[in-house]
Amino acid sequence: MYQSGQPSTDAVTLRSVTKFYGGNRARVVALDGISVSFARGSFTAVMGPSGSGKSTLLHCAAGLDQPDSGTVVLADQDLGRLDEAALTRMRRDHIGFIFQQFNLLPSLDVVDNVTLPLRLAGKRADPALVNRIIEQVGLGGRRGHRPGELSGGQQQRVAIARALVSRPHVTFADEPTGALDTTSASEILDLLRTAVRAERQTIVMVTHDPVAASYADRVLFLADGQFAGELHEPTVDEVARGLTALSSRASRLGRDGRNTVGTVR
Ligand SMILES: Nc1ncnc2c1ncn2[C@@H]1O[C@H](COP(=O)(O)OP(=O)(O)OP(=O)(O)O)[C@@H](O)[C@H]1O
Repeated sequence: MYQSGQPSTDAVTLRSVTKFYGGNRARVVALDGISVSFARGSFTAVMGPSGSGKSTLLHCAAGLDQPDSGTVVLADQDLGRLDEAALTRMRRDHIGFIFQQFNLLPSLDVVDNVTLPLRLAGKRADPALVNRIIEQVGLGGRRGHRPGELSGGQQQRVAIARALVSRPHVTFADEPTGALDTTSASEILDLLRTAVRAERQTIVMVTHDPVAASYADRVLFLADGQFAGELHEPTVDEVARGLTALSSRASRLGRDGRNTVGTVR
């Protein structure tokens, strides 16, 4: 147990987190001593050039991957101190996941896909809550449909309902709109924003898309595995400019250079 006294106002905190891949001769520094917090009830987009460490950050923050040094505190627990069984329980009970490819079980209908994590945790799904969440994501008339009978946007709605039904401490979304058309994507982003504003959910979303990022309260930029600036309540243009600045520095400096720029404006 992480000894913090009062419960933290942050849902997740990374302190000096470092993650390497490969051996000595081909060592890649995916995260380079990054320290960042995600406040409860906030919607954060994580952006940066390809290879900047976004997915690695998400995986370390969600306990899917172990940092080589530093700490990750989630739900007031230091993930590095949990054994594999406790980590599995933490992911199952306190963390929601939304992936680009939905990751639904094709043989289960909407209700069974949504309630699967609760049932795996040995908990009874509250039918009123399940119904409310399925209505909220706009699938009230599709409860008995299987994923193959739903559009991509509808499948992602099922995945959102599945993530939110256990009232997670934090939900991590990895390119949640990457496989969707523009209209479906904006509906999904509206749903995520509503979950944060109306239900005080906490969402951390990796995206390459400045439009998607503009739905967030805060955009966090990474470059070379380091914090490279942030924007609050950003417009699409501000996000696009920040991303372009980082990407052009990255290509100017080349693979071996650093491209950390401080605050992106
Ligand atoms: N399993 C792995 N083995 C070796 N190197 C890895 C592994 N996973 C990631 N890396 C390297 O770590 C760095 C960060 O990767 P990561 O996937 O976190 O970046 P990203 O910002 O999410 O990239 P993208 O936007 O292209 O998905 C990259 O240089 C990548 O090649």
